[in-house]
Amino acid sequence: MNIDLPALGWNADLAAAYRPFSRSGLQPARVTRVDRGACAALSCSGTVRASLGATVLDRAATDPVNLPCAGDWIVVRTWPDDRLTVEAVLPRRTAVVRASAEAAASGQVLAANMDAVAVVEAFDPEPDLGRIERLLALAHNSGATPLVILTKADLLADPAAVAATVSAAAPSVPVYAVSTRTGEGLDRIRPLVRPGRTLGLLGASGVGKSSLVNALVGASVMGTRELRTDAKGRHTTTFRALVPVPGGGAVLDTPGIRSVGMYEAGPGLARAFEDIAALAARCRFVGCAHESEPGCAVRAAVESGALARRRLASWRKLTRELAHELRRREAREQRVDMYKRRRAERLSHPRSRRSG
Ligand SMILES: Nc1nc2c(ncn2[C@@H]2O[C@H](COP(=O)(O)OP(=O)(O)OP(=O)(O)O)[C@@H](O)[C@H]2O)c(=O)[nH]1
Ligand SMILES: [Zn+2]
Repeated sequence: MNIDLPALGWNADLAAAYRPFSRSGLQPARVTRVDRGACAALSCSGTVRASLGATVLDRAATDPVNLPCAGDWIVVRTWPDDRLTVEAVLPRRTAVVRASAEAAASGQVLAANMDAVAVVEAFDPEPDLGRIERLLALAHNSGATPLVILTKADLLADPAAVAATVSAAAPSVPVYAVSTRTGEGLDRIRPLVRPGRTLGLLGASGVGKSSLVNALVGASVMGTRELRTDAKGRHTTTFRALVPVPGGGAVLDTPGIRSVGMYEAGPGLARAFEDIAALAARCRFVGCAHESEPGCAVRAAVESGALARRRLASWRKLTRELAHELRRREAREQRVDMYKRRRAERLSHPRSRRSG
């Protein structure tokens, strides 16, 4: 199988970043899936499977964000015994990063190098606006263009009314209504997946992301819930996160995410809550927390009904969560620094050898 790398997103910037690696035995590839410390990737000769090389492991030990993830462009080395290793991860253009579920206060990259990131939520059961806002903040931070896709439109008599409510929680972000059952709305999503372009999907389990991937790819490449769950109810792992689309482009699914904690201090929160940010500019005090300060334009907007109380509560929750995460991260970085300093001291002042 021959893979057209430019159709998958390979471009001049990546070629420039790859130049130092340009020699025999090495080749570029795009990661389709990561599991148990190995990457499945597409190179021009087809699907390859590579374990992580020493340099990549080293960099990941300093910061897990450096681990390869789906959507990454990597440098793959073929060894004389035909083993393959990942030698480097090329710089990411965009990335969705969440706070890792572990206690280590580190980040985890869910997907990389997307052009657009869709926050996917189903019309039925009722869309969770807080979840949409949280995921939109991450999508804004990723550097890719955010959008919202509402799935299972076939289950509602009046999806437009619900879509309007969602739009209010997603200022300046386009909201699309689709159904993979009827095909409704899919034609408006398709242009986002074209040669060289990658559409990322971000959403809770069961909202219909796999069904959407299959609809966009035009084949059942992705086991949907029914297909992926075996007789004992376990999720089977015949799964690729990055799926190339015939005709060019790719869709990148992020399966089975349970919690998505805020991690980056980027512009995401302010963009996802640009209505609150605009009101805040009119508060009497700079740095107003919109709690009990006099002359607070945000609280005034809530009182007048111009701003949903729920939305202010959601902003507060995410703001506190991010502040907490940043404090945790700072503490972790201090620990790492102290460890490095002590190690350097030990190396430069080795204990004097005991005599006798
Ligand atoms: N009625 C209706 N059901 C849908 C639609 N799309 C998906 N579903 C159903 O919703 C369920 C979940 O779909 P999946 O595509 O597996 O959801 P997912 O988001 O990939 O879930 P995870 O892989 O667990 O993250 C399945 O039972 C689908 O058949 C739709 O457009 N209409
Ligand atoms: Zn205020």
